[in-house]
Amino acid sequence: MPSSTTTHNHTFAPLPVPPLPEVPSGAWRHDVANRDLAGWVARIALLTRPDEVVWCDGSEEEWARMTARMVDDGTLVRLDPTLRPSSFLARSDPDDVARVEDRTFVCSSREEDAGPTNNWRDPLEMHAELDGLFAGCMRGRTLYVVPYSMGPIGGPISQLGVQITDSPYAVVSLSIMTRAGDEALALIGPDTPWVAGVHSVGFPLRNADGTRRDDVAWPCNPVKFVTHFPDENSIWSFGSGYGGNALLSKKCFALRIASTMARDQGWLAEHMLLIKLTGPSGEARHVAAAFPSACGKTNLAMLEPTLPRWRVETIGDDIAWLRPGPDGRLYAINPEAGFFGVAPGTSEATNPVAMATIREHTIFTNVALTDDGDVWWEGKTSVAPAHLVDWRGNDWTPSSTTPAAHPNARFTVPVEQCPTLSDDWFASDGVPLDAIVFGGRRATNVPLVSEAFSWQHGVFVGSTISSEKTAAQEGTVGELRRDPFGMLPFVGYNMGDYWQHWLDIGETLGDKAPKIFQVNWFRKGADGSFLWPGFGENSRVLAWIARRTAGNETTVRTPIGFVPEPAALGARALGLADGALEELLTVHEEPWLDECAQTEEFFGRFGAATPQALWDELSELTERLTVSARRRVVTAPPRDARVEEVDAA
Ligand SMILES: Nc1nc2c(ncn2[C@@H]2O[C@H](COP(=O)(O)OP(=O)(O)OP(=O)(O)O)[C@@H](O)[C@H]2O)c(=O)[nH]1
Ligand SMILES: O=C([O-])CC(=O)C(=O)O
Ligand SMILES: [Mn+2]
Repeated sequence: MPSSTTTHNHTFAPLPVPPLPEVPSGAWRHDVANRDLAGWVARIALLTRPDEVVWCDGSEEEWARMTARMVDDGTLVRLDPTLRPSSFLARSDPDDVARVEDRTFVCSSREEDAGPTNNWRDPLEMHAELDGLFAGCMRGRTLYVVPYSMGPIGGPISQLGVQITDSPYAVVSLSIMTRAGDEALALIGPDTPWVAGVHSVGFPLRNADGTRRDDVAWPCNPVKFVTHFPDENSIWSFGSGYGGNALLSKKCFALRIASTMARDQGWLAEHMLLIKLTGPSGEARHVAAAFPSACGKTNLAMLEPTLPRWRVETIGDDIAWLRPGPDGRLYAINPEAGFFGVAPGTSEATNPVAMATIREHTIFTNVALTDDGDVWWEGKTSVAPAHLVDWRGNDWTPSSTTPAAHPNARFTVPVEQCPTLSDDWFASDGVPLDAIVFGGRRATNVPLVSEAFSWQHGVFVGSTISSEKTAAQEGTVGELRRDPFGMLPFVGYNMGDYWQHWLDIGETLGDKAPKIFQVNWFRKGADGSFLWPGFGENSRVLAWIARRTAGNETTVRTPIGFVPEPAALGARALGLADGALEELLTVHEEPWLDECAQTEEFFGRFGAATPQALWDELSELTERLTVSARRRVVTAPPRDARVEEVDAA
């Protein structure tokens, strides 16, 4: 008998089989064509232990039912229907008011793929930790399944996602921010790819031993995780109910995960608004612009030009997906279906289009409540109401020392309510881009507008964007930070590789590439006030950009790019302070050379991932600034001490 068939005399005690957990009701759906999706929902339900599972259909009836339930629960306040129909106010936990960048993780299998600007965790370790956190985290709650499409249903640039969440606030927000419900679910066939998102506020209502606790208006957890698994196209988010942390379609999918898909598939996922711009000639231009959070995207997307016979039509205000089209040009869509806009500062004077958009069917978060059941925030009117309930739910009067609305208070509203919505919003193939604009919030240095010398120089400009911190992220407001492409917190892979990807796209586009510009609405004078009136007057800058895309117009060549001749903006009529316009368009070499030194240090952080082409651009810029500075000094009055320095050099 061959030894391999020897029988052993061991007797194995059977392993104790744990009792099978009861499957939450509704977890298993037979009619879902994609079995991976059906199985995934059931598995997450077994892990998180909700009382029931509800698949959301995206209907009006669902909106009415869920908002009514949240009003009963105290999560939402119904605003006066005569003043603000079908609209609601949510007040968040005071510690859950913005994206949590230090709790945001990119869990690629290799650490170098996350790069130095992302928090990285090993995917297996992270999954193990998350499984621990999510185990039983939905006890006593409902698990909602929200299928959605990013981009027009079935469009060639569109992508599908499914979010699981135990937050009804997230469900109704997603129903505004995405094309959510049955139509999206129907598109997820047996082999269709989709991005999986698991979200929990991390506040179970029952413990494993059956003891209960009461719900609160805004459940969340001091422990927060916003985690991305780019190798498996999945997102897990725990502990927060707020915007970019909880609506996984937005920053998590449409930027972090989509940027990795875009890297692999030859397109771009960007933090950009998208507009159609039409001038007196009737010719339309499409412009995409990337600014960091709370730096003016929504305002520019909804701009009402002060320049006669110019029109801005809105396509998107926060995210754009860009893909080379069959004719070799770069096409863009807005993958979202709603605006999640900053409320403070929004008024009939600054953004009347936004004010008209949010007249009804809007969810407001962390704004103040007026005595007649409407909303208010700083800047909405020049005089504050005599009494309000502030965003924390406390009485507020104009003599209060804290703001009535949180600085990052937001409105959530369907794109289609925007009165300046462009027909192009419905174009599922996207719109061909003529110009790409980068910007930030800079009190000094950066001119009102400049045009890059080339695509490569434009990529350099994008990679060097810096901005003063705002309330949209946790941290110190006002501090200057590097925010390449407005994407620092949103690139789902190594930032250096992302720059190379932009250069590669430029190679693909060749002479069909859009022109690249940089703008800065926020330059300040010596007295600390803005030099440029901004908002509707930004149409003067847009008009210059449009004319430049047509190749018209003489410009001034500076070391950092082409700037307009001061007269080109027609800004004399604005009655700006003496010298303000000149200052807005001036490049001061010395602080710019300081900035080059900082850029060198910044590029160094990415090691070998920083493309050589960007190092070349940096040395050419440094050279142009040095030559220009020397010229300026040499032509200065002879007794200037600096002349001697230069001559001696
Ligand atoms: N001075 C000045 N302020 C502006 C201008 N445009 C926007 N702002 C202010 O900048 C803040 C943010 O503007 P938004 O348009 O909401 O910024 P965003 O880029 O859409 O922000 P996110 O939604 O966080 O990505 C608001 O307080 C605006 O009032 C401008 O042209 N000049
Ligand atoms: O994601 C959010 O919470 C809001 C937003 O648009 C941004 O911060 O850019
Ligand atoms: Mn944004």
